[in-house]
Amino acid sequence: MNSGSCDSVSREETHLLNDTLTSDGLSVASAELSTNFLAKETPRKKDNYGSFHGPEPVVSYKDSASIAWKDLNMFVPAKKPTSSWPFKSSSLNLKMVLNGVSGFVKPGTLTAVMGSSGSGKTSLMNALAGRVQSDCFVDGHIAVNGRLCDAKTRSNSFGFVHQTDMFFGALTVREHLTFVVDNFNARLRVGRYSTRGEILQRVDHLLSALGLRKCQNTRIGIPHVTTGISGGERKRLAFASEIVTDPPLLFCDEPTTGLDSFTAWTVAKTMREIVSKSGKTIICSIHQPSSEVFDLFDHLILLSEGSVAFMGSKQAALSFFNDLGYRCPSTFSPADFYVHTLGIAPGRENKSRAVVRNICNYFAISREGVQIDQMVEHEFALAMNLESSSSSSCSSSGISSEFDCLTARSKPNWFIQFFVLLQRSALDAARNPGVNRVRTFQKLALAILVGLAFASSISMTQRGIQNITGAIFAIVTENTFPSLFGVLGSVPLELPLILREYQSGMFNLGPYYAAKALALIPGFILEPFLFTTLVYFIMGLRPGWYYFLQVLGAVLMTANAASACGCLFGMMFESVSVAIATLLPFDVTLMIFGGFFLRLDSVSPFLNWIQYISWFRYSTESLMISQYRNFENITCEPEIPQDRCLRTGNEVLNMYGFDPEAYDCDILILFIMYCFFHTCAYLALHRRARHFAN
Ligand SMILES: Nc1ncnc2c1ncn2[C@@H]1O[C@H](COP(=O)(O)OP(=O)(O)OP(=O)(O)O)[C@@H](O)[C@H]1O
Repeated sequence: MNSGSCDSVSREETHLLNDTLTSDGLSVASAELSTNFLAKETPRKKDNYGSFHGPEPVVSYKDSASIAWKDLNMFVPAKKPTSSWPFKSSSLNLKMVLNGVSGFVKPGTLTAVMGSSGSGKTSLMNALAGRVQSDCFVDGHIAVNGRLCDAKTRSNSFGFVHQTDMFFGALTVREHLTFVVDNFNARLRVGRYSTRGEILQRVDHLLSALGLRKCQNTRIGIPHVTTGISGGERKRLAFASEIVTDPPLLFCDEPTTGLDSFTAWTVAKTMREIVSKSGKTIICSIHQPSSEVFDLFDHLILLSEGSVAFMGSKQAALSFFNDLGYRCPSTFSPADFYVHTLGIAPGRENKSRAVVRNICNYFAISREGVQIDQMVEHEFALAMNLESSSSSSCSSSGISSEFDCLTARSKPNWFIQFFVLLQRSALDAARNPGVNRVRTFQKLALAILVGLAFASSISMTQRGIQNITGAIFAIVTENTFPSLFGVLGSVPLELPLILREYQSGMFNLGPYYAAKALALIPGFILEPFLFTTLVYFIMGLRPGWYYFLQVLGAVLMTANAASACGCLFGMMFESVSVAIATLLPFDVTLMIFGGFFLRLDSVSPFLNWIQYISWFRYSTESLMISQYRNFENITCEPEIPQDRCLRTGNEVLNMYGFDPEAYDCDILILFIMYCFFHTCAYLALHRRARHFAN
């Protein structure tokens, strides 16, 4: 019997466990309850190392997990390849950043990973959490709760608080947490919280538990760009976002870096409380902890040059270094002392490396080192046993019952994910500087200015033809470039957060992209509508609602096709500046082939095809048709030779090489372009996501 799988833990039982969430928002009792509950299924014993094992130890803890890793190597590209398409270069030059490390972390412990900068702390945590970039290679074995566990299951099941926190700055703290809970709910086949009230209650619990209630309605903000919550509150919000899913194991990458000593202590205290109350396992890399912060940790992993220099309890660490002759001076904090001792001093690299090698070698044969090796061997012997007996790895039988369902069996509900993501995208788009009140005001002011500039010169005369064409050019460009660059400027900034969320299994790319594209539409209806309406009537373009609506329809399609093109370039490039540098020549070429500057039927066949991929052409043609099609009696001024006069609108269209009957076709092609750009953008996003993670 595989009592850890979804098959054996019924939904009612899972809900029973979930319902034990305590009022402070953390699953204080659920660890005990789940262990008791599972113990009924499979009798369990504690082994010499304090880990639970039994005759059939495939049952996982719901709220806590042990993790063991063996001979873990990690290689990174020695020279980072140029990652922006199309300049990607391949490099086989690899650098080893983790050097055959092995280790074991017990469930329900708070472990500090320490070492000097570049010692491999983040690399180790990324490798354990299954969040390694696609250009890095990890080799070795990882077992969770005595079962081999693949990277995808680990990344979907474990929480990871990143060194640099990222949020949608336009959302408030409460809105962000509601999104996370909603999203988590959407990922389960049957939501954990069945009513809106339960979801809001969960958010309330988290806000209270992490001391975020006083800033719950404050926008999170973007550091150095917009004001928002403080650094400590951001860190606590990052915790809240991760523990909302009750992960059995949480990785925190330098959560206290950049915080003052008191805030750093409150963050560390929060971790301590999570471990003590809910029995979670937390592995946390940390730089220069104060003595108070250091005291909160149970265990230490010391790294240097990608190797383990020590692993064990804090007390054992002191005597280990003492035995080796490295005595911590009474004026030194032990944490600082370890990092100093294991650091590679500039100018004395060889000597420092010899010291580190010596310490690492000594650790391997020390009592702590041997004990860790035994635990690792034990975990893997167990895992191998299970592998051969029941082909049970944690990807098939789960780290915890709920995560089983999440990662192995449940198909996320596309529409629920879509609606949850749409809410967030819509909120962000509505509050984004790209479509905010300032932008709208700017647009109105510009419309009045452009409208007045053309107001007295629009007429159906020979001279008026040039002015009407100029007005159409102004309308097309003013609805193209802001749409294009507005989106282009925001997508690369948002993408790292999206890719991080995607990598952690929060959602699929399909619902995300559909929600993103849909959320953009209202902004690209409102702005062109305001601009076009004002300009049309101030300029006094062709009278009649029919012609106005034709112009409006064409402008709306143009703005949305341009925004879709902005999405494509934003998804293709990591940096805004590279995206802009690539887009500009592309855009100018399309504009030249738009029909304003060139008679399109006079272009050489070699370049003629460009007009067919230029949305400027379709946009210009449709607007010109709206103004000139079937217009009779264009006035011919006396000073202009009669034989050079254009008498009808169709003659004007003919002069520019436009087809008077092509309006519907132009709109259809603009729509196809909109779909085409979005499809390509979605594929580009997929490619980026593949590059981002294994
Ligand atoms: N994706 C990568 N590409 C190239 N080099 C990498 C990559 N990831 C890590 N490295 C290199 O691996 C080494 C270890 O990096 P890691 O980030 O794990 O160190 P760290 O101990 O967390 O450092 P810090 O405390 O400064 O964050 C460093 O020399 C780093 O430059």
